[in-house]
Amino acid sequence: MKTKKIGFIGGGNMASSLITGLIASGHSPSQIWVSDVNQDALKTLANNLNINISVANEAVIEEVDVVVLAVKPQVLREVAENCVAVIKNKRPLVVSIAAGIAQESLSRWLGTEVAVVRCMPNTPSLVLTGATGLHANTNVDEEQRDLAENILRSVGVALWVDQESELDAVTAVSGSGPAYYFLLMEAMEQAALSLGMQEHTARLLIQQTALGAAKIALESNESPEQLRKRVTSPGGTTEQAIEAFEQGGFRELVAKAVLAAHSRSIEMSKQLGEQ
Ligand SMILES: NC(=O)C1=CN([C@@H]2O[C@H](COP(=O)(O)OP(=O)(O)OC[C@H]3O[C@@H](n4cnc5c(N)ncnc54)[C@H](OP(=O)(O)O)[C@@H]3O)[C@@H](O)[C@H]2O)C=CC1
Ligand SMILES: O=C(O)[C@@H]1CCC=N1
Repeated sequence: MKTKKIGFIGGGNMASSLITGLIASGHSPSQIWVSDVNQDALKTLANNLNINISVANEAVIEEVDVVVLAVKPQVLREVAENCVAVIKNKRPLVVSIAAGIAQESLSRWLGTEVAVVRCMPNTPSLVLTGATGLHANTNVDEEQRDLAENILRSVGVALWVDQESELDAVTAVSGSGPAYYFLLMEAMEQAALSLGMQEHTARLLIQQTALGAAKIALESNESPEQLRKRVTSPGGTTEQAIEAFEQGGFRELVAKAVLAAHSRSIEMSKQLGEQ
């Protein structure tokens, strides 16, 4: 995998997270290309990461074995259609990370014979703790499947889903998920400040607590419910906080939020696919 040349079309938040993670996991920067309309963003990527850059998407595709489509979903059709000729000629594996863009739309824009892996990564790929769901179309062979999986596994965990529709749920749970935890961190920090805690103290305690909770959940055989109960001493402080969360409709609110992200992913597939 480390000898394969990987090109990113779009060098924004998610692409730079993946590229930084790939390099940290041992992928050579000389094997990575990125194109973007934003020349300043490209220069920053080249200066920081020593990768190859171009303002021409087609020029990047000419160079590589795998093309990662990493532009916003709203511009993907235009980008794809402008690259059809070079993709048909070069036949790279195409990996789309765009939320809410269906395999069917990608095939319509790029040609039905193109091998496409659709996946949903997340920004913790930057620090090699990403979580990605993948789905391959029927043109993808075993070697290409392994290649896509290895790329995403080098920056975290990567799991195949059987049905493409499951990617809408992956998007709502782990794709958008880091933002939910950051929101909880923001809210906890505000609460800590209102108790008179110094900002830097609050931030570090909250960050380390999130890391500790995630680590113990990953390393333990116990469920989140069991782990929660281990913190909750009868008649103690946690019990009061949990009761306040439950009375405030925390579970229903989380369900509503995840459902809203899921619905938006489905809605985007319809809206952007019908353009
Ligand atoms: N951010 C996240 O957490 C996640 C994002 N994704 C998906 O990743 C994709 C990228 O998201 P994100 O990185 O957040 O978005 P960004 O806007 O940060 O990055 C997209 C980049 O593409 C550039 N761009 C726009 N038009 C073109 C073009 N025609 N050719 C080449 N580059 C172009 C943009 O430039 P400019 O800004 O000047 O328009 C921008 O630099 C999306 O499809 C999103 O659904 C998936 C999982 C998680
Ligand atoms: O918000 C979004 O649409 C993208 C997809 C998942 C995370 N960010």
